[in-house]
Amino acid sequence: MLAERLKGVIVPVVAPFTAEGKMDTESFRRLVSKLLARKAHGLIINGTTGESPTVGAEEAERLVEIALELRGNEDGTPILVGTGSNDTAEAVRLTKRAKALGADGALVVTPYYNRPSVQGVLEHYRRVADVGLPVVAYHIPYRTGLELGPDALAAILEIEGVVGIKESSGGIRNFIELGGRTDKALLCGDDLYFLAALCCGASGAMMASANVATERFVGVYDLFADGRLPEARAAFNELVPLVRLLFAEPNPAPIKWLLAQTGLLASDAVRLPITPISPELRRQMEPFVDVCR
Ligand SMILES: O=C(O)C1=N[C@H](C(=O)O)C[C@H](O)C1
Repeated sequence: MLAERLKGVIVPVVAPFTAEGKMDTESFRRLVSKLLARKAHGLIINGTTGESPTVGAEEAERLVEIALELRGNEDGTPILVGTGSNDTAEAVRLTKRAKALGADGALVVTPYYNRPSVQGVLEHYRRVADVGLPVVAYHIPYRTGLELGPDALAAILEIEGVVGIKESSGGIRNFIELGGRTDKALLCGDDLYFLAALCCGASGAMMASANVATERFVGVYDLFADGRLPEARAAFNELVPLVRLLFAEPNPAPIKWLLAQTGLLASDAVRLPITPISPELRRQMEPFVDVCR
């Protein structure tokens, strides 16, 4: 059951490009192998961090195939695929494709830009969940332009086939609001709130930062799960300066730069309109390169 495996540190994997902007599957293999070796609890392919707006459907499918091949056996680290769209029919089509490829679940962002009613959003998730691949809904108002209240989020979680929610509305309030209303997975999508969300009932986080220093984020989770909160706090506090820098400019450019410095990615290339990081941010991140090897 995917629902029980949605916990810990789930990493939305970056999509590496060559300096010329082509998909770089060799770097992707290296990165996924390292994330699995460092015991990430799950992977997301084609999330925001995987530059889903500028990665084509065929490119994304190839990355899913590679991740599943590297993961191997069916019960290992869950692999989810970003299949969201603001066109319900397209989200259904992409989710069917992810299911056919053998993914464990779909991460489906709330429809963005067209600002549907709550009724429309619920129908959107019903149609996508009907595909039969477990769905994690993704609430990220600052990107989508659609802020849903706790009642609407709870209603999404009631849909059969929706197994959890990735909550990124900039705080822990919705974890508190939803905690007593659902037993489905609540996952934090705001890296800075990782530990706070765990304390408020989240079962884990889907966080871009864990593309680097993966074992340290996993370490925070393990300490928390062991009931060693003061040590978890100390370990997380050490990561906070890094997390801040990773989001100081548009994600995933800072992460790609760090991964390229460690040699894991051949290039820090991003696709427009995302741009490479500034010289000033490079200077600030330089001290973290060794931490991220
Ligand atoms: O790709 C993701 O999934 C994430 N995207 C967020 C964003 O870029 O806004 C950040 C979060 O860590 C995970």
